[in-house]
Amino acid sequence: MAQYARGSAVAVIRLRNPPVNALSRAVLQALEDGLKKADADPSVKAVMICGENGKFSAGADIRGFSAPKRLGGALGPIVSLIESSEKPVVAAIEGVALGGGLEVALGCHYRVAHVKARMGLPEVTLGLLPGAEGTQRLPRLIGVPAALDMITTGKHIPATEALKLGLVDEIVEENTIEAAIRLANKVIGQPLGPRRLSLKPVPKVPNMEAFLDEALAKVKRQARGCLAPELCFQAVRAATRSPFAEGVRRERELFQVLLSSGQAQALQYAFFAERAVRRWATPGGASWSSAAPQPVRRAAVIGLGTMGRGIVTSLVKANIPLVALEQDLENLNKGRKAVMLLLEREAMKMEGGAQVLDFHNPARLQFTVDFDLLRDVDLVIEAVFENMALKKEIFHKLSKICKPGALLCTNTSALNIDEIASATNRPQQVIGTHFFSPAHVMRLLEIIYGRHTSPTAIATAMQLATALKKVGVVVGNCFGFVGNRMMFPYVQQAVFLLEEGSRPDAVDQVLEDFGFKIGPFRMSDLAGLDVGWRSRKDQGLTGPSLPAGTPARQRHGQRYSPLPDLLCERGRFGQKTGKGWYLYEKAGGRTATPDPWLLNFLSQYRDTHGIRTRFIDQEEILERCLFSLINEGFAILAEGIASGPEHLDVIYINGYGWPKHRGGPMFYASTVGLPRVLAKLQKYSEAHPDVPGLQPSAFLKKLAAVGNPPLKEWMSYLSQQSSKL
Ligand SMILES: CC(C)(COP(=O)(O)OP(=O)(O)OC[C@H]1O[C@@H](n2cnc3c(N)ncnc32)[C@H](O)[C@@H]1OP(=O)(O)O)[C@@H](O)C(=O)NCCC(=O)NCCSC(=O)/C=C/CCCCCCCCCCCCC(=O)O
Repeated sequence: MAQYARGSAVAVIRLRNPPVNALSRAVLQALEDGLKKADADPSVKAVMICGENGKFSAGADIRGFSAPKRLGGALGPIVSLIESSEKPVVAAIEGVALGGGLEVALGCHYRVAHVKARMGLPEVTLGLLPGAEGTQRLPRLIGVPAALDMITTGKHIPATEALKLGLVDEIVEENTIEAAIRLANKVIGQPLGPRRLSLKPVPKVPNMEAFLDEALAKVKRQARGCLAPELCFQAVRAATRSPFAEGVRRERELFQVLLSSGQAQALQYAFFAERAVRRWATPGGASWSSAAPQPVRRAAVIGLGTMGRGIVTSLVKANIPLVALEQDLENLNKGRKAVMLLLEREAMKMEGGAQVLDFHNPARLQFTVDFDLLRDVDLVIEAVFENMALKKEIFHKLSKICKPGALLCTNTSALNIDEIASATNRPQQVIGTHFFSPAHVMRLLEIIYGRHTSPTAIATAMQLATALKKVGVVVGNCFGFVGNRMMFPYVQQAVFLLEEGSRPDAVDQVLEDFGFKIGPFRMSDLAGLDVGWRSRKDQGLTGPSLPAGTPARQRHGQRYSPLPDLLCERGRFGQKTGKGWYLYEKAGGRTATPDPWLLNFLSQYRDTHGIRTRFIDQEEILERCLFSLINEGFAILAEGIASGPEHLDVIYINGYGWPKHRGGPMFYASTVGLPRVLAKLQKYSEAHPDVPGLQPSAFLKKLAAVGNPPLKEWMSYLSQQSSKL
C-alpha cells in the first residue's frame, strides 16, 4: 500500500509493499488516493513520494502480469495524474527505482536520489516494455540515444550516471527524504510547465533517421530472436515521430502485444526461477531454511589453468583474500602472469580500478607453490586437470594440511564427488563447485553435494556463489551432474545426425535460429574436441583400452559414433588447432567456415559403414537434439538429482546459452506440451531403438498420462516414484 502523511506544507506518500515496494493494485490505489487527498487539501503546497525501507520501488508486481485480470495500462494514468498536479511533486529515490517505479518518478516534477541508488527500465528483460508512458517521457528527459540504450538493454544505472544524464536533479549522500522535502519546500510556487516531461519536445539528434536505422540494426543483432528489444525500440521511435499522446497510444499497443506473448511468460518464469533455486533442499532433508553458512575470510585456489585463473579473478573481484597455488614455479609464473592480465582488464572496466581490487597486495592475493600456506584458509577450490587420481591425491593432502573447519571444493564437470571425498578424513566438508568457462564471466555455479556433504557445506558454497555474483544451483552427484548430463544426449544426437546425412553448419544453424548463442559443433570446436576424447578414453570407449573386436559404431550394445574420436586422431581439436568440425583461418582462429575436407570425410565414412545418406529437415534436427536433452532432464528429476524443473532451466540459461526468452528446456517442454514431446520421442526411439537417450523417461510418460499438468505441479507427481538418493 502507500502511506499518506502530512507534515508542514509537504505531504508525504510512502510506497509500502515489502520487500521491494512492488506496485500492486493496492499500492496503485493508495498512491492515487494520496495524490487526490494532497490535491484537495489547501494546506498542502507540495508532495514528496518515497518508498518504505530505503527502496523507492522495483516496479510493477511481476506476478500481476500473469494474473487472470492483467493490468496493463493501470499505471500510466496515475503517472499522468502525478505530472498534471498543480502542486510540485518530488521523488525521493533510495535503493532502487526500476520499471514502473522509475516511471512514477518520471511523472514527478523533480527527482532527488541517494548516491547509492540504482535506476533502470528493465521491462525488456521480462519480455515487456515500459508501458506506463516511460518510453515517451525518458527520451524527452535524457535524449533518444541514452533512453534507447536504457530501454532496450534494461540496464540499471547508478545515481552518479543518472545525474550526468539529467535523469535526476540532485544526488545526496545523507538523508534523501530530508533533501527531497527541502527541495519540495524550495520549489513551492515555481511554474511547473517546464517540469512536465510530456510537454517537452524530444531533443534533436543530427540525422535522427540514420541514427535510428543503425540503432535498430544493433538491437536486432543483439536480440537473437527475442521480441521485446525491437518493440521497445519501436515505442521510443514513436516518441521521435509523434506527439506525446500519440506516442503513448503506440506504446500501449506494443505493450499489449508483448504482454500476451509466450516470450514474456518465459522471461518472467526465468526471473522467479532464478530466485526459487536459492531455496535449495536435498532429498535427505537439508535445506536453505535450516542450514547456516560458515564465514569465508580467506580462500585458496589450486591450479592456475584456464579454470583456476578465472576462479582466482572471481574471488579477487568479490574481495575475498586468497592464496593461489601451482605445482611448480614454471606453472606458477605462467598462471600469475595470466591472472594479472585478467585482473588488469577487469579493473579497467570498474570504477576505481586496480585500487579497488588491490590485487598487487600480497595480503589479498598471494601466489605460491607451498601447500603449507593453505593451513589457515576457510575454503579451498581445487581446479586442476579432470583426473580422478590427481584430484584424490590433492584432497588427501588437503585433509592433512587444512584446518579442521575448512571447506574443500572441487571444480569438476563430471567426476564423482563421493570418490574424491573418500580420499579425505572429512567427507562432510567436501563439495563440488562446477564453474563454467570463463569462470570470471559465466554466471552459473553448479554446486554438487555428495553422500556425506553437510548442510553447512552446501550453505557455505551457496553463500560463495552470491559473493561471486553467480547463480548457485544445488544438485546431486551423478556423472555429468545436471548440465553436462543433459548435454550428452543433445551432442550425441547432433553427431548421429551427421552420420545420417546432415552437416555441422546445418545442425548449428537450426539450434542458433532457435536462440542458442552457439550450436553444438561450434561449441565443441570452441571447447576443444580433445576434452571429450580424453574422457571417452578414460571410460574405455575409445583408445588403447577398447577391447579388440568392438564394433566401430556400438558400445555396450548401444549406438555409438566414433566420428569425434576420428577427428581427434587426425589432430582436429577445434579452434586451438585451426580445424575441427569447421575450418579456421589459423590455429586459435575464431572464424568458422564449413570445411570441404570434412564433408568429403563424412561421405566416405557413410560409405564405409553402409549408411544411406538422407535429407534431414530442420524439425527433426531441432526435436532430436532438444527432446533428448529434455528427456534426460525428466530422468534427473525422477532420480532426485535436482529438486525441481526450475533448477534445470536456471542451469541451462546461465551455463549453456539456452535462450532465456524460451524459459529453459523444461519450461520449453511445458509450452510444447508433454504429450507432444512424448509422442515425438516415441517416434524417434522406434526409428533408433539402439539409442537409449531417445527412449522416453518414465517420469515424462507419467506426466503426459496424468494430463500434462503445469510445470509447477510436476514434482508432486513424483511422490510415488522411487528416488535413487
Ligand atoms: C534489484 C531487485 C529489485 C532486488 O534485488 P535483490 O535485493 O537481489 O532481491 P531479490 O531476491 O531479487 O528480490 C526480493 C524479492 O522481491 C521479489 N521481487 C522483486 N522485484 C519484484 C517485482 N517487481 N514484482 C514482484 N516481486 C518482485 C523477488 O521475487 C524476491 O522474492 P522471492 O524471493 O522470489 O519470493 C530485483 O528484485 C529486481 O531486479 N527486481 C525486478 C525489477 C524489475 O524488473 N522491474 C520491472 C517490473 S515490470 C514493470 O515495472 C512494468 C511496468 C509497465 C507498466 C505496467 C503497468 C501495470 C502496473 C500494475 C501492476 C498491478 C499488478 C496487480 C497485482 C495485484 O493484483 O495486486
